[in-house]
Amino acid sequence: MSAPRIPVTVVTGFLGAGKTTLLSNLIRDSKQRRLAILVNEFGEVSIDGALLRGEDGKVEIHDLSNGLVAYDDDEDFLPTMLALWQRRSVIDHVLIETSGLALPSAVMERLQGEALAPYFVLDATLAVVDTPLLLDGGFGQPSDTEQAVDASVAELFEMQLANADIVVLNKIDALDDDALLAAETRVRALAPSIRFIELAYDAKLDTRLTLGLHLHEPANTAHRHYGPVATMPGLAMRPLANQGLLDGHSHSGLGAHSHGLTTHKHFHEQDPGWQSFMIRSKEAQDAATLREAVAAIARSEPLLRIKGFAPPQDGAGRLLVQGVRSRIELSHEPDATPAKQAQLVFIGYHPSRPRIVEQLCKLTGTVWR
Ligand SMILES: Nc1nc2c(ncn2[C@@H]2O[C@H](COP(=O)(O)OP(=O)(O)OP(=O)(O)O)[C@@H](O)[C@H]2O)c(=O)[nH]1
Repeated sequence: MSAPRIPVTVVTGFLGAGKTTLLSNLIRDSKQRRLAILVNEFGEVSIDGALLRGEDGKVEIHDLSNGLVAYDDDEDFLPTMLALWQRRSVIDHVLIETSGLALPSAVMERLQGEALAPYFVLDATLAVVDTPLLLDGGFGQPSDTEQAVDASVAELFEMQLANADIVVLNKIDALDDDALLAAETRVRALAPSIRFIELAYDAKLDTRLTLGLHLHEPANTAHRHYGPVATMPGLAMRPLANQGLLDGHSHSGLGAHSHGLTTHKHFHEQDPGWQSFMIRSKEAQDAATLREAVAAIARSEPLLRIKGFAPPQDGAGRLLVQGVRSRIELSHEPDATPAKQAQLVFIGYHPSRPRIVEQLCKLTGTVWR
């Protein structure tokens, strides 16, 4: 008898939606599953891989350097997956985090192709949504930036949703039920074929709602998608924890289905305006000064995402910088692997690298290049 195929969950979502945070929490909550995680970032250095690696030694993390995982020119994806299959006796489940600027359809197509289909089976595709941003009027930049960016970002976001089985409403900690219902309505309007909407309080999902769903297996028409929802921490008291409410669509006919895969040859592949670059400094940084500097840059440049590490001037470990649009968070992680140098990744639409370097040098009083 041939060995069972390894289930694969694809986690997609726009830049900064919370994919890595959700995965970190999943790793912590699913200790009984031996996970392999492929992390794909639009940038030359994997910040997310480093963050996930901090979680647990039992999980293996693979950084895929190509920001477009499984796209035509990604030469790493196939060998990485086949190597995982060779070690199938120690892997229960594979998770793939796509970069925020990629579509999951490329991975989904490759998994269904003849090279991988005998060994792997798509379990489900999750699209993680920055819910406050969705409610803010969508995925456009503030009004003073170009309309083209608005349209481009909105299009990518909608295509990520359209390819997903499950939409995860994330960053909902401060939202009331009316806001959640409004978000659900908006998601359903954008992606009417979505099967499930799930809520992630504090970027946490129950593993029973996330892994082992078998959504793409033909035999599973009478699927067992949800566990005992009422016992889930954090969800039981909320009106929307009633999956019947969330799940306005029929559950019947959940056999293998075609996703009607949309083309993934677009967005920054065709639009070189989308850029990602790393800026480094060998000097230790004062936390408050660096935060202010990055916040000022985020206000003045067309950036969607800033993340990275820096050695702290005071204390051990590293400073972690997390910026989504103009919201910048900086935390000191004293117990993390120390940062040898400061490395910040900037992702945006026509951002000026020289201007950002100049600002960083001026505002932090340290040398960046
Ligand atoms: N308030 C709040 N913040 C969150 C939540 N989930 C993630 N964040 C924050 O959002 C920022 C981005 O989170 P990530 O998990 O790195 O997002 P990502 O989707 O992996 O980002 P990219 O891979 O760069 O596209 C971080 O500062 C997180 O701490 C949440 O549920 N609530």
